[in-house]
Amino acid sequence: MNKWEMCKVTGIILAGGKSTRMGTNKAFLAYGNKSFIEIQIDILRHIFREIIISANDFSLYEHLQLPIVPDVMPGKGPLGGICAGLIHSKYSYAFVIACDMPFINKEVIVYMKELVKGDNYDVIVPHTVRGPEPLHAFYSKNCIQTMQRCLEEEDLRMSDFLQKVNVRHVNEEELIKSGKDIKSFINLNTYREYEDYRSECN
Ligand SMILES: Nc1nc2c(ncn2[C@@H]2O[C@H](COP(=O)(O)OP(=O)(O)OP(=O)(O)O)[C@@H](O)[C@H]2O)c(=O)[nH]1
Repeated sequence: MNKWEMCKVTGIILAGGKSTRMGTNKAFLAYGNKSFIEIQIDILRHIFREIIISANDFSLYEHLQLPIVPDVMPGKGPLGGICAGLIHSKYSYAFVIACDMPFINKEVIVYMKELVKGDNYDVIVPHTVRGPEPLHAFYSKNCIQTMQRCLEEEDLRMSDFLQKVNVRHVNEEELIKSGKDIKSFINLNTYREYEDYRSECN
């Protein structure tokens, strides 16, 4: 295992949403004999030394035996969860992933992690045809102040936040060229999307 294989970055799983469109907690949707969040933990464990769950209902996640961090300002959406996760992270960078991304792929994360080494960026975010994927991205603790300001000003859009910090964009083409599976960025919001996903995988 090389020294970056278990580098000093925290993995943050965002699981503090309402899952209104899905109608059931997305973190616990099943694929095979595991839930989405268990699939993610199994992968992140092999990359990061610390994993924390960003959520507000502790009782749902206690059995996973990982630290759970509540939002500093609840009800502000993913930006609030990321900010709280970063504040509690042991390390100066964190990889953030939404709990509704079951196609999580170790190679994609490790590729992006290599870009953290330069230490010049506040955020490292992939870009697909849908635009930036800020819920599958690396964040520096340098972001905390700007995030807090956005939260206080109710400026909660991730795209607005990204314009206020120093961002390294990782284009889809760059990932495809290096043979990475960009399915990693797909998230599932509705039961229909979940059903399609399951039938595709069978
Ligand atoms: N910690 C935290 N995470 C959140 C919050 N809102 C959303 N998330 C997480 O961010 C990711 C994307 O969430 P969304 O799909 O935008 O929102 P959602 O509330 O999960 O789902 P909908 O109610 O259908 O919009 C998911 O992993 C959510 O668990 C929040 O207020 N706090």
